[in-house]
Amino acid sequence: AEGSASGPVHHWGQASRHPGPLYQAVSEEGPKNCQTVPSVTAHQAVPEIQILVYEGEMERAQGQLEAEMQNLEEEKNRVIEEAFIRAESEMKAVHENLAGVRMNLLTLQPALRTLTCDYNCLKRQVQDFPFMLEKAMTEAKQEICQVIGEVSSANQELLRKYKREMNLRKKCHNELVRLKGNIRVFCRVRPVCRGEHDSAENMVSFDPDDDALLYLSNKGKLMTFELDKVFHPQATQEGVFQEVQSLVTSCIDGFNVCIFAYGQTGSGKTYTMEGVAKDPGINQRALRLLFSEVTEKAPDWDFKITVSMVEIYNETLRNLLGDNQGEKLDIKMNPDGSGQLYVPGLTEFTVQSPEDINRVFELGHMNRATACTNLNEHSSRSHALLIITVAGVNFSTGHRTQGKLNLVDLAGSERIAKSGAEGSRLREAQCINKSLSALGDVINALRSRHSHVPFRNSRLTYLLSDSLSGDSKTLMMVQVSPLVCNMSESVCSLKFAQRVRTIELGNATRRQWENSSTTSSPTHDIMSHSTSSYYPVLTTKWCIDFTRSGKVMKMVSIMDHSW
Ligand SMILES: Nc1ncnc2c1ncn2[C@@H]1O[C@H](COP(=O)(O)OP(=O)(O)OP(=O)(O)O)[C@@H](O)[C@H]1O
Repeated sequence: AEGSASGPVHHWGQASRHPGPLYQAVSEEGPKNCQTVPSVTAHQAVPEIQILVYEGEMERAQGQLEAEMQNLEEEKNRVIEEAFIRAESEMKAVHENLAGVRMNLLTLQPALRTLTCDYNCLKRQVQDFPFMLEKAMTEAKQEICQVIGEVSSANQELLRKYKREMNLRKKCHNELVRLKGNIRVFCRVRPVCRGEHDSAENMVSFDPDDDALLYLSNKGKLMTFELDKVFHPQATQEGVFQEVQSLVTSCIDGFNVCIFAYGQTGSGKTYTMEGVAKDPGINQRALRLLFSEVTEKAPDWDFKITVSMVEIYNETLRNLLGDNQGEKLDIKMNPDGSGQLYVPGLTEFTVQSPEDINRVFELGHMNRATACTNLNEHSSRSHALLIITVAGVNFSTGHRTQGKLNLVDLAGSERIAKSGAEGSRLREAQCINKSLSALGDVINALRSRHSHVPFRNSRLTYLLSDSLSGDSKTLMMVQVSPLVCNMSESVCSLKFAQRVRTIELGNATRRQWENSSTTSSPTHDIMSHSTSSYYPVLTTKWCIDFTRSGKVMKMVSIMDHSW
């Protein structure tokens, strides 16, 4: 290959461009050889020498080349060896890494398996989650319901116990009231009537667990009133009567009972006492109940129920069942020395059938209306009293009882300044206020246990004196309007009612007498002097003559009667 045209040319070319050791040897030795060769022969011998030189040079160069190649070979082998060693160590490192990775892989595999397992498990759980959630929720709901049920039954039990305690407390309170002879005070809140526009909803509130409490929200303040019983606006006439009927019937046993309705004008006093034709109030219901009770006792007892009706208008007492409406009655001390009051000329009507009850009320209503142009206005300004007396004699024992029931519809308390009354209205208002303030004075004197109680300061208090002074069961029905515009009057009425509630009249006593002769026939006319004189002592007894249709035609005096 070195003998080929391209090989040496290439080397030479290289040599000419880069003067290497061969070129240097030729150029250094050339002139030396030229000096040693004669000029003619030298001219011929030059090429051979040159060739020789060149050959020598070539051999030398070859030798060098070979040496270089040897070097290069060695270098190459060394490099290869080094690369091999390096590659080997790298390989080793790689192997080691690989082994590490393998190890890692081996250790990771179980973790991976666990993870896979966990993942599958989680996946299953996620799939099952809605069902589990639903199940858990159902169970939780059941548990909650069970707990609520348990709490509610515990609550019911507590409520039952609480109510029992409340009833017990009430019984004890009633017993205490009975023993002390406290005046009982009930309160009735009337509903908002049609046409009344008032933000009444929040003014009066009630306690759902205690029917003796009433709350009034007055100018942002909550006032609490404790009474014996509070009737809310939805209370029915029947419901109200149920609460007073035991008091009513106790007059059959010989007790004196007085129920009076108190409150401002328009608060519902007349509605509670008289009621309306379709839904009568305490008056009619009381008379009917007494009548049915004494009828039931008829086999053993002979009872007589008598009724009187009076009104006090401008301090004048009028007989509402009498035939002379112009006549003014008087209240007098019984001359028999018993200390009892009586009203000479007051008509007493004996009730013998349920129809008589209707007739009595009809007559009283008619007589009241004849004396005035506007009955409603008139009745607002007068006190109306229904006086029922029940006297009984036991057939077998001769035992006698006499009880009296005063049912009073007071005139409405009115603020003169507020109502702006003038003329006759002013006089009426002054009379009402005078009698109501006399009632207040009596109440205060009774509360403070004064030795003197000013009963005589008005016709009303004088007439009610036996109901307000011991041995009587007295109930005040304080009427409250639910309207905000009546707030100050409602507060006044309730404060008055609370004062009344603290009065102790003493233990009520029965009016009864044992008859020594059990064989004597029963009579209401024969009573011993000490016990028989009892208000009202009647001087005239009237019977009402009815037509077939039941209308009142005239009053007929049938006898004079005095106990
Ligand atoms: N509980 C009630 N349910 C339905 N309406 C009632 C009730 N209480 C009162 N009212 C009505 O309220 C109005 C006033 O009642 P009522 O005449 O009885 O008041 P009053 O206190 O007697 O008034 P006054 O003192 O002027 O006689 C009437 O129209 C009556 O029908």
